[in-house]
Amino acid sequence: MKVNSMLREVRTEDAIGMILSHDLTQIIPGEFKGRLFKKGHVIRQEDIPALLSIGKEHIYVMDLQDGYIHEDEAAERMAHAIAGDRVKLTQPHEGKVMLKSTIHGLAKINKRFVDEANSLEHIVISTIKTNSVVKQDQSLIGTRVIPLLIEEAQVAKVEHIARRYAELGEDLVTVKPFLPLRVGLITTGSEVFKGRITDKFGPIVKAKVVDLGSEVVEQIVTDDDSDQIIGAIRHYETLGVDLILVTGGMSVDPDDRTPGAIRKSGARIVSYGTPMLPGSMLMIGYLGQIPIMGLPGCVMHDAYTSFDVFLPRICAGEEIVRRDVVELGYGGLM
Ligand SMILES: Nc1nc2c(c(=O)[nH]1)N[C@H]1C(S)=C(S)[C@@H](COP(=O)(O)OP(=O)(O)OC[C@H]3O[C@@H](n4cnc5c(N)ncnc54)[C@H](O)[C@@H]3O)O[C@H]1N2
Ligand code: MOO
Repeated sequence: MKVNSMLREVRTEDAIGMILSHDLTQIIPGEFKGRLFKKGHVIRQEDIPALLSIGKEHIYVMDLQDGYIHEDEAAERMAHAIAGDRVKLTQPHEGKVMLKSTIHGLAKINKRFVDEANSLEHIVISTIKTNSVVKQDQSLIGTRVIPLLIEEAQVAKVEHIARRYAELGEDLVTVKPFLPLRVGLITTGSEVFKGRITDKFGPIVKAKVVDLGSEVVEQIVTDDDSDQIIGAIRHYETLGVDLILVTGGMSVDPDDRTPGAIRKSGARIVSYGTPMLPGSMLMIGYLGQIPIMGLPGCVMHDAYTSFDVFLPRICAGEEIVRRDVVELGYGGLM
């Protein structure tokens, strides 16, 4: 194999200036076990005693033939070519470089680019899914190549593809910060309005909003009454909130007034019904520029619903379109 032919055994004393072909481990019982020298390290005069002390009188070195680069360099070059705003790189470790988020935000990962790069032989670009909510320091992508030494041209191909996307103005991996939205909350339901039960929906929605760096500025509780719900929507419109959330009354009972009220308020409906379970009865629309969502009962009950898909995107300033809703069906059964 080509790669092996570039590995060569040499006497340690003769290895000065040569490249170590793999990590070398030192073990001092009870004290230390770990990497003494890193693969790719260029051996210096002062390293010789340490190498001899771990029993290495001979070592494998790599002859980097013209046109070949080490896996660490390959991983780093690909990571540099990919990384966008609010993304940082780790040092290579075992031939792998990680791209991590520098903030809490919404990960944007270009699937078309990732698919194109991964169809090249020996290239590994492994990512989380786009539109995931990430914490600061959370990993977004790992880059690696399969052989220890790889043709430089192969890595250049990845860089070339990355440049092509950049020229089209497409990001490859970025993290969008969340905007501090002012949210108006409307809680519908005769059972809450008339005090028969205490509101459990409000606190759950508020916590989700706060988690994304926004706040619920006001909560209005209404009966199952279209005019009351529309009145509350108007109030928030006048107040100029950034997002209106209406809970309950989203399904098929005669008292389920929320979808009708959102429509009557004049909102442009993007979708009523979302092909995701749970969260199928969600409504999403826009009242002028203000996003408005009708949240079904399951949002109170299930940890992850269609609301948890769209809320982070809205908090990151994205507009939700019909296609976003349609695409939720495939893989949307939780
Ligand atoms: N025949 C059908 N039945 C149901 C359908 C359907 O399509 N056909 N959809 C189901 C889905 S999906 C959901 S989700 C639920 C509930 O949807 P709603 O938004 O209409 O929920 P409500 O009827 O208003 O309430 C359900 C349940 O939750 C309690 N609730 C509501 N708000 C609060 C609150 N603020 N605090 C505490 N508890 C609250 C309410 O009292 C009810 O017990 O419908 C399925 N059924
Ligand atoms: O809106 Mo319902 O969740 O599909 O439970």
